[in-house]
Amino acid sequence: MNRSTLTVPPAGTPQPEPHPEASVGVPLGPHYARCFGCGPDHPTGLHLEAVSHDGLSVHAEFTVGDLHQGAPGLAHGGVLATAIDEALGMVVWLLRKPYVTGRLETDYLRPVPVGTTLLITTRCTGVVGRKAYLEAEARLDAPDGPVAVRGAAVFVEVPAAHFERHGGGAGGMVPGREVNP
Ligand SMILES: CCCCCCCCCC(=O)SCCNC(=O)CCNC(=O)[C@H](O)C(C)(C)COP(=O)(O)OP(=O)(O)OC[C@H]1O[C@@H](n2cnc3c(N)ncnc32)[C@H](O)[C@@H]1OP(=O)(O)O
Repeated sequence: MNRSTLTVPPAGTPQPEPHPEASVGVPLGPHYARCFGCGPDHPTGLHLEAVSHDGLSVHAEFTVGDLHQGAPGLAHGGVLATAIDEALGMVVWLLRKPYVTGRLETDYLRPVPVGTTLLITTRCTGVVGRKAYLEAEARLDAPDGPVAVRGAAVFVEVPAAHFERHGGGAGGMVPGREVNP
């Protein structure tokens, strides 16, 4: 993958410890029912479903439908980036602090046809101050299927007031707050 130095944790950054209240081994569920990435009530959203087995990584699935096309029969690259962004957001959600995407990098390696189920694995590679460093990989149709997209990101921790100030409500974006208000 072509990585900028911005999404690589500084040398010597230790692996973070999983939060004791991280959801492990159970479906993570949506953080907000109308979220474009994970919300079951979003009519044209991606409806990502995910689980974590270790509190620091997430396995998410997204089936590409007709509404997600760019070129005929193929997923739009921005939709794929959204799926990656959402699955990365699920990792920082496990850390039980409010974060937003600061920088998201994507490499598109293969076309993704409509009907494909993308298996997206995301993980945290380090936390330094307010910054969480994250990586993603999306494979076609099987855990050992060909890699279609790789991603890397920096998420930045924000105060709860960020969502109230800019969006009119914290909603499900703040761990510990009511989910799906
Ligand atoms: C279960 C599911 C959970 C949730 C799923 C969520 C869905 C996916 C997540 C999203 O899509 S969130 C929506 C998209 N993102 C945004 O709307 C963020 C918009 N940007 C901002 O609000 C601000 O620019 C931001 C909070 C990111 C940073 O502003 P601040 O003024 O708070 O931070 P500041 O500039 O002081 O930087 C703090 C640190 O972050 C670093 N930083 C900030 N922006 C960066 C950037 N873009 N790239 C890399 N690093 C960045 C910055 O260098 C600095 O590092 P140091 O501490 O080492 O000095």
